[in-house]
Amino acid sequence: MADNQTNNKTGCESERGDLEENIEDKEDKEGEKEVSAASSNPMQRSSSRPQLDVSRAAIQGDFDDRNPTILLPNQSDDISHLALDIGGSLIKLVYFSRHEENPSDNWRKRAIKQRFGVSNVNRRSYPILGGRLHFVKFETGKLNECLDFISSKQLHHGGIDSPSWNAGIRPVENPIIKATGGGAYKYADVFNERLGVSIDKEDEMNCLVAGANFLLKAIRHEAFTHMDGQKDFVQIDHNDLFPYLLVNIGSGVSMIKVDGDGKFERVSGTNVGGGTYWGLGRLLTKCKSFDELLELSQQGDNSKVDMLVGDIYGGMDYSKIGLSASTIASSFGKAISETKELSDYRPEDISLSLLRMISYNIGQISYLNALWYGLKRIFFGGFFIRGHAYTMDTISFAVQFWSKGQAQAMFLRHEGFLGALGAFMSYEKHGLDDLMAHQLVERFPMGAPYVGGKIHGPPLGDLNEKISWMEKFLQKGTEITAPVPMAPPGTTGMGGFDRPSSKGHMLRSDASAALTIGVLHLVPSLEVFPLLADPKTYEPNTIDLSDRTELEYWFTVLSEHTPDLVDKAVASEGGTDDAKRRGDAFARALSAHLARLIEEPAAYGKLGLANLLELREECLREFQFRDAYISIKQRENEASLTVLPDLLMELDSMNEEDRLLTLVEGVLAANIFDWGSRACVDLYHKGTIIEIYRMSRKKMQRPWRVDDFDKFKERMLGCGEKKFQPYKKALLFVDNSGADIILGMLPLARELLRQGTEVVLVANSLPALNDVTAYELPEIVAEAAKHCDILRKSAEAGGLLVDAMVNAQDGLKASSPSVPLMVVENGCGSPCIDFRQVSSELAAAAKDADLIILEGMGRSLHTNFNAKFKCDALKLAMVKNQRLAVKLFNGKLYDCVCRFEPAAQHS
Ligand SMILES: Nc1ncnc2c1ncn2[C@@H]1O[C@H](COP(=O)(O)OP(=O)(O)OP(=O)(O)O)[C@@H](O)[C@H]1O
Ligand SMILES: CC(C)(CO)[C@@H](O)C(=O)NCCC(=O)O
Ligand SMILES: [Mn+2]
Repeated sequence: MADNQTNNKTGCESERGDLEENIEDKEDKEGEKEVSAASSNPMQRSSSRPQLDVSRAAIQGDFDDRNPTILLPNQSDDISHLALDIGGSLIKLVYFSRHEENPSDNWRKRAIKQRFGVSNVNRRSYPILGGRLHFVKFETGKLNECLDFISSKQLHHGGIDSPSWNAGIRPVENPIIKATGGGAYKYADVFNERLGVSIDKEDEMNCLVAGANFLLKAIRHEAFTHMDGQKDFVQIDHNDLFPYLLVNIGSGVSMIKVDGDGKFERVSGTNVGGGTYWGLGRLLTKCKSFDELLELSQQGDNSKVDMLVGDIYGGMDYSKIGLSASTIASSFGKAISETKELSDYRPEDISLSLLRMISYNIGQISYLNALWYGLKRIFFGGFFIRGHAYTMDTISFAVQFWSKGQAQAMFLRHEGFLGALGAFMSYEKHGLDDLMAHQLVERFPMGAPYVGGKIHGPPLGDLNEKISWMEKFLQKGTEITAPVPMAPPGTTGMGGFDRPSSKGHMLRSDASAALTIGVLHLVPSLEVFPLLADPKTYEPNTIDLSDRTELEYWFTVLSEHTPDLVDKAVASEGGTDDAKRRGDAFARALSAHLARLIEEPAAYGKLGLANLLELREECLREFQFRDAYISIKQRENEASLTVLPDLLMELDSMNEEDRLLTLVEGVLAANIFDWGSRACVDLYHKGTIIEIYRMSRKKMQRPWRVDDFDKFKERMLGCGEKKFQPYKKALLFVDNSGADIILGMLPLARELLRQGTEVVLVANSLPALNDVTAYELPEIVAEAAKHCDILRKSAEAGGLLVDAMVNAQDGLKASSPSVPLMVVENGCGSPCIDFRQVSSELAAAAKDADLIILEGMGRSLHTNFNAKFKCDALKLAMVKNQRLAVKLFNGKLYDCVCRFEPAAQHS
């Protein structure tokens, strides 16, 4: 079935590259491979890496290809994909699965490359390859499960999607795998016998530090504080990271003073750690799993087991030394009672008492070390923490209390994977060591093996499996669809610590760790948009979703929109039974994600509206809906193209001033066509596209809610004597298909071209709602160019028209008199844009731009409404959401925004 899906791919889609392909499963991958072999998709892989081992190199696909894939089975890079941390309790696995490299450069990209010279974009001498970092864990006692997993995915041979595996070439004889932790020594022979691999042992402390440093530098919202149930992400300044204390709470606890990359000292440790909690807890409560033990603690009352200050002082505080009656005076102190046996204590109470004892103790020792070494920041890692609110609060409380607020406890989202990541980083030359935050995109696939809650980590492979899991899941119950929020524990101050409220009686299953850390997609070609005035303080989201009512509102909007979206998505895939099944699974997956996030908004890192909107698109892609609005987009494009000639004629009959106003009005009016907006979807039932467009045009009345048109006009046309040079180059960030692009943005682009301004249309790399994509634009421009000389000549000059492109390459059209019109992709598959992560071709195109126009709600209101740029910026949008209108400027539905901001002054 998966094969059918992939076989439906059109040539156009195969050009979408890195961001598109999301579903990783064996069958699917193989299906895709077949397709690419059949259609001879030329792919470039590691051919420009240094020190290649080219022995037994083979060419994949058709030998006539100009850029055939060269497989290098002996190239050691192919196996630098798996690293392990084998600890006393758990085995942690980090593995890298490679993306298909962007298939052959299509002509649009070649044109971009020729003009902007987009190469070597990362300023490194060789390109690093795109791919994904996965995080998986197993119990050390179940080493066999781990070996089976590695073997089933062929991770020791570079993974089932590796070139050598797929080409059926016998892989490297004795692959080497980096591993750290005690088990790297203890189990080296087992690995050799079972998998035929050699373990390359890496120092454990070294790896912990390397992993922590990598995470703190490369992942934007990795570190957070956790106090009184409240999680707050901490923006770490890379230049002010060291020194810090790293406390890794595994079975045992290591405390490491970190002064820099590779500069550290293990200053302390304690044998009272995670193993102690789980070991003692198991003996005392008969729990069968760590999670069961932790879950018990949530209903515990430790005062039944612990001796409190109040127990000793007859119910009173010992305020003279700052101890409240509820402070634990002696953990397990009540168990000295001669009249009670173990069976007289509730397991819940024992578990909580133990958890508090150990967390508090670790917090206290950490503080003492921080004090001794003069360190203000303490990062806690290790799987003992388990993302558990109470544990983190206890540790934070201890640090805060003892240091009188001088030291701060912080936690890491990838808590238990520091060592494994460090081991992974220790492979030479994979180029990941200097990765930047903007090259990593975290995604949350809905495929973790929740089944039974026992297997830890790996995403469900097969789409089919994924769907049946979703189906099973809904029957099974409530874990995600009706989550019980974790109740924040209360503190009483003065060293006292209330027991956690018994409301929070459910611990999220450990398997849902996949819903806490996602897969890290490495997209080496992403860059920070060079025209951002201040990338450091840039925040894409306008609306703060940490406001609970705001969050709930947008969740409702998304939930209510889902049924219609599913209809469209299913129809876009032919409405088959398979499509229906996938549609159903998509809806469940999305609602599961939403439920998870409403329960804990910060579960996936800092949450903004842009993330939510992108999550929806990612979910669609995960269930192989490639373009839900494809037929709607086509229909609207056709309808709009028929109106275009009349519109252009009308515009040409106007004077410059009227024309500019009409053009901007036109953009605003045509921005009404937005399938992401409830108000607009309702409108669609009321008339044809053209009728709605005319109606919308008629309603345009200035002043708009935000109306800087006169300022823009002055800059464009001058004022009286004052004249300006026309803009040199404008980047137009376009939004929707149909009227929006064809009757709105294209005519505006044409006006700029007419004035001698070079125009770059910037569009999505992947579909999102009814947004036009960079892959659809050339055809649209070509159609529009049939009605317009300016567009035709500029499109030719920009290499946008295929025939013209061929000529240009032959050098026949050396000098075209027209300014070029180009199309670049933005690197996103979302209705919003985060300027910290854009495609390298956009970054290159932006270099000498002096005007950017952001169009549409997603790009200019939800995100970037407050963004400042180094060049002039025009933000144009019609507000199709009443709440947003009220929130932003006390406005109304269908208000228009025309915000013109001259280049930000920068020092
Ligand atoms: N599913 C689980 N099974 C067992 N322990 C778990 C689980 N989840 C969390 N833990 C806790 O995490 C601890 C192990 O953490 P971690 O994996 O960081 O250490 P380790 O590498 O196994 O130990 P060490 O570094 O001391 O050798 C356990 O002792 C337990 O307290
Ligand atoms: C022995 C290690 C380093 C193994 O990971 C860890 O379990 C640990 O730091 N234990 C604490 C030993 C101590 O310093 O008391
Ligand atoms: Mn460890």
